Amino acid sequence: MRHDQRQNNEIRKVSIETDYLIHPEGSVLISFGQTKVIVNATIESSVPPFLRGSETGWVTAEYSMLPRATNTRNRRESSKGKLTGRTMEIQRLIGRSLRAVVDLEKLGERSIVVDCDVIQADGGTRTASITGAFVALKIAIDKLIASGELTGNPIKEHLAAISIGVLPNGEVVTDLNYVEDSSAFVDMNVIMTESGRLVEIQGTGEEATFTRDELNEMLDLGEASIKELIAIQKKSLQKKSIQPEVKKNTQKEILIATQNVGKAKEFEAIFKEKGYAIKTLLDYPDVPDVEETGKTFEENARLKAETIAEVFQCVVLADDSGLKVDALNGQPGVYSARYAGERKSDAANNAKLMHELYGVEGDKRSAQFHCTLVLAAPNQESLVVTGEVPGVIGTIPRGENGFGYDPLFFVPEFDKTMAELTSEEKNKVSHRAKAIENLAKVFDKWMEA
Ligand SMILES: O=c1nc[nH]c2c1ncn2[C@H]1C[C@H](O)[C@@H](COP(=O)(O)OP(=O)(O)OP(=O)(O)O)O1
Ligand SMILES: [Mg+2]
Repeated sequence: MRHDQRQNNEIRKVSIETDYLIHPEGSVLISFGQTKVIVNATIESSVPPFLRGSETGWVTAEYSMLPRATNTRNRRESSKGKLTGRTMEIQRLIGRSLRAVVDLEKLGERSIVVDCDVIQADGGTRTASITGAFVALKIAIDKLIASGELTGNPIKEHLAAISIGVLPNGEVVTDLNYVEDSSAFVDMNVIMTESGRLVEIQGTGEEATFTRDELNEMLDLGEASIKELIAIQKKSLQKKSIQPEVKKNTQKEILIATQNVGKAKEFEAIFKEKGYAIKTLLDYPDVPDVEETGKTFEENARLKAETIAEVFQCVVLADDSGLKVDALNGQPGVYSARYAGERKSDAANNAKLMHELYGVEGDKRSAQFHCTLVLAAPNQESLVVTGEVPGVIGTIPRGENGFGYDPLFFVPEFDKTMAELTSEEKNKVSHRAKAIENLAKVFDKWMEA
């Protein structure tokens, strides 16, 4: 156990706040425990003399520490009139690290200057700077892409850095804070890309030496920590991609955690009537699929809503729905989407349903479409509502509208299948419409809570 109760392989709490300052093209505040660095990326239209006319860009970095970033005040380098060797070495390391993952030709003839200013130092300031610098750089470059100034993406892959050390007791540990760093026998900085390629390793013994085995152990630990850091970088960038819209209009826009095109269209139409715009996961293709491991509609809807609310740090609605057939004891139920196998095909699911109901006749083919909606937000108890619509399973598919089991779901009230109804008709009577009506009754109160 380490003096701050961490495991040997446990990094400190790392947070990355994007858009920290308003002026720079890319700005983040990154914290590794008590180490805090403000990183700002600036886009400039010129390049250093040796690149002029080459149609190649440049990425460079500057590093500095505020006087009271440390325990006792250290004089500003500006008042000393020159940079220390340590500062020079660190800022060149940051620049080299960033250039390792940027295609400078794709960047075009422009420079990006990344300023890393340590406001509080508790060990690992250069590795925190590099990890934050990548995010600030990516935000700046994403702006160039969004504005059409860049057509290709010059960023080749993610990059992060971590410090690893050997403590006096012989333990190999990750992410040393200042106390550990000052007593460590070996101190190593590892800078690595997402694909596991090394950019730089700085490893030194201090009044001590280390073995090849210890070196390998340090690199393994470094690689694992860097994977965690890259996941945190990605999360901070994802949050960023939705926040502006959600913040702009909290009351009037809602994110729905679905990748189903049919559902997305229905939600869009129904919410439009109520004056809301929607976004779905189809707008965020980089967000990984949430595995539906639950045994009930509610469990799965919760999983989808709560996971995505955590990722985006905003209000999220999720739908888990399906077909419950009485003659099949409520099957396929929560397994409706993968009834005919993991490949998820509406046609295969419908074929399997017809096969399973072969020989079952008339009223015995009764069924319900079920929808459970879960509304979730960070640090708030989720809201759960449901809606159902009764019907009868047909013997041949009919109709072109809708999705999923609609062509086989006969709605007695209309004497048509769901797929024969217009979308306006379906959106008045469907299980989803009913669940949304139930949601509307409790929505405002929950939003204010
Ligand atoms: O109005 C509907 N009309 C016809 N079929 C329907 C309907 N509503 C749900 N269903 C069926 C389709 C799918 O096979 C399953 C939902 O599974 P479910 O996991 O909730 O959705 P999904 O995986 O397609 O998308 P996602 O989880 O990203 O929301 O039930
Ligand atoms: Mg699903």
